[in-house]
Parts: sequence; C-alpha cells; structure tokens
Amino acid sequence: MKRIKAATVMSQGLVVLKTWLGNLSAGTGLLVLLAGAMIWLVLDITFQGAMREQRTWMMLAFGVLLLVAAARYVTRIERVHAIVENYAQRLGIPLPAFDRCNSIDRLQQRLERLSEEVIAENYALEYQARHDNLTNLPNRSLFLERFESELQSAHDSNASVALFIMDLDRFKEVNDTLGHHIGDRLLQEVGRRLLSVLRRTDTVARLGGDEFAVLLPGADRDHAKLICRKIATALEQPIKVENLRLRAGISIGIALCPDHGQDANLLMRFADVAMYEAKRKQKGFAFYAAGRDNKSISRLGLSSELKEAIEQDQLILDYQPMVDISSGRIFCAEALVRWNHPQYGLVPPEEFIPSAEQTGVIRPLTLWVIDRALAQVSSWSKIGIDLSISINLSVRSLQDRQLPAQVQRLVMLHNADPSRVILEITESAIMSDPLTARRVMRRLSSMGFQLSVDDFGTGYSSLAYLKQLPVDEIKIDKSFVTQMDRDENDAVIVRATIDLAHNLGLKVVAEGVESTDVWDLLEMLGCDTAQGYFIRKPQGPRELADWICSREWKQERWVTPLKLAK
Ligand SMILES: Nc1nc2c(ncn2[C@@H]2O[C@H](COP(=O)(O)O[C@H]3[C@@H](O)[C@H](n4cnc5c(=O)[nH]c(N)nc54)O[C@@H]3COP(=O)(O)O)[C@@H](O)[C@H]2O)c(=O)[nH]1
Repeated sequence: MKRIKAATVMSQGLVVLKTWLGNLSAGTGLLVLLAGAMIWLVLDITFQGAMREQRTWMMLAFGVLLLVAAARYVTRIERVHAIVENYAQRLGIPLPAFDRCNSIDRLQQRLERLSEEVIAENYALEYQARHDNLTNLPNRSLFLERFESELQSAHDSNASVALFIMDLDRFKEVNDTLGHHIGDRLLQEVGRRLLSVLRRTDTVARLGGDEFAVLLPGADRDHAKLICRKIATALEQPIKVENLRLRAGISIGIALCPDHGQDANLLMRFADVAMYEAKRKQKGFAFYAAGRDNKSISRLGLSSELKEAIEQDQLILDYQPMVDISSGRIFCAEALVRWNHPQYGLVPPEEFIPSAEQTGVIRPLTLWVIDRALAQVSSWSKIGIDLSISINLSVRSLQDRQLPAQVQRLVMLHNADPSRVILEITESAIMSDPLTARRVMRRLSSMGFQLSVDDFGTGYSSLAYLKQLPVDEIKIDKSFVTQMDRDENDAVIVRATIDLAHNLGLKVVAEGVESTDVWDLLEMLGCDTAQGYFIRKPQGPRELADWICSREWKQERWVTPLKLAK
C-alpha cells in the first residue's frame, strides 16, 4: 500500500517535473536530467545502494529536491523575462512574444534584440551629438576631440598638423534674401565639395553657421597652400540650388602645429584670427602671423587671467531695460557682463566671452552672473523696483547637464521666482548641439524659467523647429531691427517674424531699437517688447534704479508721435 502511494506521489511529481521541463529548451532539460541522475548516483553510492533498493523516503526526497530546483529555475527565467519586457517597453522596443515552451531560447532572442536596439539607439544618439545634422559632418566637439588626438600624435612623432578655419563670404546675404532653405542647401553642397578634395585621414567639420574647419594631419605650409587651391577650384563651379546658380566664396585662416603652437584652443583661435585677415583683405586664405595679432594676443593673455578675475571680483554687471511696448512699462532688465581690468580698463564681453567658452571658464562666469543678477533683483525689490531679469547663457552652458541644478540652487539661495528669470540662449547655441540643448532647455523650462531665443535670424533654425522646444519668446537680432525704418527688407523680415512667432504662441522682443521711428513701426506691427539705446544703454544697477525712479522714460520718451495721434 505504502509503495502504491509513493508511486502515485512520484508519478504526480514527474508530471509536474515534465511540465516544468517542457518549459525549458531541450538542451537545458537534458542538463537538468543529467544533473538529477548524477545526484541520484552520488546519493546511491553514499547510502550504499539505498536508492536502488527503492527506499520510498529517499526516492521522495530526491523527487522533491529535483522539482524544487526545476521550479526555482523556471521562476527565475520568467522573472528575467519580465524585467527584459519592462525595460524594452520603457524604451519602446518591440520584442518577440513570450513563448512558455521555449522560454530559454526566447529569452536569448529577446536579449539579443534588446541589446541590438540599445546599441543602435546609443550609436544614433552619439552620432547625433557629435555630428552636424544639416551636413552630416563632424561638429565642433568631435572636431576638437580629433584635433587634440592628432596634436598628441604629432607631438609624439615630431610631425606637423595644419588647421583651417573657414567662413563663407556673404552667406548672410544668401540667407536673408533667398531664405534659409536655400542657405541650408548651399552649406550642404559646400560640405560635399570640401570632402571631395580631402584625404581619408583629413577631417572636415561644420563648427556652426557658415563656419567650417579642416584638419590636415602631417601637412606643412606647402601642403596647406595646395589644399587651399584645391578648395578654391572645387568651389569655383556655381552651386545649383532650385533654379539658382550660386557662387560660394570662402575665406580660410590657417594655423600650423608646431610653427604656431601645440595647444588646440590656441591654434583654433590663431586660425580664426587668420581667417578674419583673409576676409578683410579678400585674399582667399591667410596663415596666422603673430605680428598682425596684437589685439588677440592681449586677449589670449587675458583669457588665462579670467578665472582669477572672477575670484577677485573684477567682473561687473550692467543692466539694460526692456520695455513692454503696449503699456510702456519697464518690466525687465538684461544683465550684461563687463570686465573691469586693472590694466586695460573696461573690457567688453565680446573680447572675453569667446575665449571663456573655449577654456571652460564660462561655467564659473555664468554662475557668477546668475548669482549677482539675482542678488541685484532682490536689492531692487527692497527699494520698490520690481523687475524680471534676463540672463545670457552660452553655448557651453547649454551642453552642461549640471547647469539646471546649479541655477536652481542659486534661485533658492536668493529666494527668486524662476518665472521672472528669462534665460537667453542664442539660436546658434541651440543648433550647434540640438539634442543636448533640448534636454537642458526642457529641464530649465520644467523648473519654471522663461526661455528666450537670442539673436534670432542670425542662425539657421526655423521657427517651426524652435516651437518644438520649450521656448517662450524670440529676440529678433538687432541687425534686422536698427534700420528697419530705412531698409524695406529688414522691415519685411521683422514683420514676418513677428506674425509667425505670434501664430506659434511666442512673444517677440526687438533688440537694437535706436529711434522713435523704429519704436513706432514695432508698435504698429504688434511687437511685444523693445530693448535698445532709444530706451536706455546698459548701465550700472544704481544708475538704472535712479533713472527708473525719475520716471524720465514715461515723461519724455513714452509720448511718441504715434501715441499722440491716437
Ligand atoms: N554668455 C554671456 N554672454 C554675454 C554676457 N553678457 C553679455 N554677453 C554677450 O556679449 C555680447 C555683447 O554684449 P554687449 O557689448 O553688452 O552689448 C549688448 C548691448 O549693449 C547691445 N545693444 C543693446 N541695445 C543696442 C542698440 O540699440 N544698438 C546697438 N548697436 N547695440 C545695442 O546689444 C548687446 C545685447 O545683446 P543681446 O545679448 O543679444 O541682447 C552680446 O551678444 C551679449 O549676449 C554674459 O553674462 N554671458
């Protein structure tokens, strides 16, 4: 009787075991059975033939052991399936359906698919972050990486490297008169032609806007000249875009390693200086010459001092008011940094911001500006002046993923309202690395900051693209605004930009308002905000406060001819 009972239990156990084993692939099932047989044999030897003598409790213990092991094994596999499924779902990756009878093979297939998709996605993201999406050429960060590595190899092997910084001649005119889509096609074709004259070991990159760079490992002065001629020949043929035949003139600045230096940032700067020389003299190309570069040399000297300057409080902020056009109310001030240099006097931002960006000092500089500007808003508020504040963020800031948290900390420190802080980001900064810019902008926006696209019209983005970003307003570049009362093209551009921006729900700021006529035009076109010398030049915080309190703006300026006519 006992034996029958035991046999029944055993057979039931085996049925369960079979079901579990059926869930495993044939190979794994065989492995489990083999392992079971081994254990059975070991037990039999240990207990001197007890297993063969069919002692029921031994058989039962063995069966239960085997069942528990198989069950735990299958449960674990299913758990891994669930984790993989969950992960894939979050990434939006479709997986082959779960198959209970083939769970191990299916798990392997699913993991393979998942890792292929993740690798592909990572590759695409990395590619996007390191390439220019218009021309598909390497972008500034990839170019700098390659440049630094080439400089290292050149240093180790005593070889030379040539660097070109190039800028298209009169590209802005093409963009402004024929439209950005024509400008884009022109840039794409220039990129293709540059590639066609270079070796596989050379690199051509688009640094932003109409600026390209070329890296020629092993090239000396003569080889660099040869490539300049090849580039000129390649661009001689007109570029056909739609029905147009366009000529793309290019100015090339050249810096050589080791002749001019061995530091990547220095050489970039030198090539830039040489490029301006080539453009100024309409020479096509120019090598860097230290003698011609007194001003930039002093700047280079300055850039190494900048970090100390921040620590020693040599930087100051000026503030320029921004006015709501429909009410005439001064509601905001833009913080603009200057360097009060002990030797050179007041140095304008354009003299040190670019090198601060290149050397990374822009990071502490930006945080310093935000800190001081927020402190100033709080001081003004204590004397009854209630202003929002507008602060410039640089290209580098937009690539700095720690920035949102650092800005948040400063906002809390000064008890500021983020919705009254406008962060200005230039159009070209957004377009130089759209992916990272988008991430940082989304975080800043979700923290409640207002985001404004600065210098709008000078980059190559479209309003439709910008609308996909959490942008609140655009700031039309002063080059379109200042003369819009005299230049019909400018007026057309400003009008179209205001209309389009409003249709997309964006506010519009016009900077560079220098006259009553421009103010009137802007008011007529329904522009929201004005900033410019007509209202007030940038000035120190105390002067601005005195001016606001004197109500001079309301009394003297606000009564414009248009208002009187109403
Ligand atoms: N990343 C940071 N960039 C900064 C910071 N502070 C300034 N800047 C950038 O430097 C550029 C030059 O600034 P600045 O010399 O201060 O010139 C500003 C105004 O003075 C000038 N402006 C204003 N109104 C007029 C006008 O009617 N006519 C005229 N010719 N110029 C005028 O424009 C500059 C402000 O420009 P914007 O920022 O585009 O509003 C400038 O690009 C600054 O962005 C900083 O802290 N960080």
